[in-house]
Amino acid sequence: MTTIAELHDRARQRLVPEYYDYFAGGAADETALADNERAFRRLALMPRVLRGRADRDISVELPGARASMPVVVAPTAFHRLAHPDGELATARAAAAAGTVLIASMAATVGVGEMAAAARAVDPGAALWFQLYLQSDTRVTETLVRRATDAGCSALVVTVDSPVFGRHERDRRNGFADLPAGFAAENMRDLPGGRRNIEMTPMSWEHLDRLRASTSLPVLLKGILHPEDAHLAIERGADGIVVSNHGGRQLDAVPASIDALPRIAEVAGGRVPVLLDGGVRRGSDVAIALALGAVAVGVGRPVIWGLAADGELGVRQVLELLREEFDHTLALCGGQGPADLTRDLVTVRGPEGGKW
Ligand SMILES: Cc1cc2nc3c(=O)[nH]c(=O)nc-3n(C[C@H](O)[C@H](O)[C@H](O)COP(=O)(O)O)c2cc1C
Ligand SMILES: CCCCCCC(=O)C(=O)O
Repeated sequence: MTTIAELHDRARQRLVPEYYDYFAGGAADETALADNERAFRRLALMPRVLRGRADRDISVELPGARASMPVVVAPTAFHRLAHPDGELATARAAAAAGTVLIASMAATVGVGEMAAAARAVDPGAALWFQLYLQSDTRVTETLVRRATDAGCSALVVTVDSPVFGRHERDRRNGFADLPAGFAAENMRDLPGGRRNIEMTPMSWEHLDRLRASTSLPVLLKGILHPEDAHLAIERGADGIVVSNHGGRQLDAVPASIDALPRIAEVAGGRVPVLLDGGVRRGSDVAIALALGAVAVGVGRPVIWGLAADGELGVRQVLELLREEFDHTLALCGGQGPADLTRDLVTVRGPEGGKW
């Protein structure tokens, strides 16, 4: 397999059709889902010449972790529907790649087991834990404790989901819950006996409470409005993930990459800004970095790798992105991520674009 698109094709052939639709689908008309990838194709890089170096270093410093490349694994649910090894395979592959795995609260393997699998590959493997704040604060606290005990080095609070998105493929397929034999393992034995993940409206005050209850860095995932980026930084967030949830929440939103420049401007280097949504090529990673991201997350590509070939498939996805990104950097005359600056990005077409 030489591209993520080929791994996607293989995954499509291997997956149960209802599960494929769950992973591949977006909300409503899937406009944002499609636009996430299309928006990268509307942009182009303006390489610099006669200044490249052969000794490139593509590693990046992130909250609580150093990653070997500016690509991390975005949190996605239910990996055991893609492959029997599920999140264990994903955790091993991310550790082998030397990058951060953001463990989903809705994982079908508990965060402790994921951490153990990752650390068997690399004792220094970095995991972050993704969290939907729960209205019962005891549940949230228990989940944070489990993530902390597992050695997670940051929390990623998903803030774009006051309600679940309209996943119309799932409605058509009657896919409403995990099938028998699978469970959201982080949700076992919680105070109040709750087993299901609640998506419910939360406020900045809930976030303040979380911040006060943990010493881990807290990043907010799902920010698109520059004013929310401003508020997040004011309220002490340690990082922002610009994301439209892979087009799975509100469909009438911009592509993540189109929202990035204004948020990066607001952040002004005070906190790291990450981006996810539509990243399929190393050149997409380079464009996102040039527009102000310190790293990107990949969601579906990891699932395609997992479904195609388990741990090896995920490794392949991460190594393809590493190789393609490094190649793009070389062709742009860069030595490291910091050489990817905003002036290198233009809008396709004869006029070019002004950012
Ligand atoms: C099948 C699937 C499950 C997801 N589950 C979660 C989740 O549990 N928590 C979360 O914050 N985001 C979740 N996301 C969103 C991803 O973290 C990420 O924002 C998105 O996948 C990025 O877009 P991409 O798939 O184009 O890379 C999920 C996305 C997909 C496709
Ligand atoms: C109520 C189940 C929550 C699973 C969340 C997974 C998710 O975020 C997604 O986009 O799917």
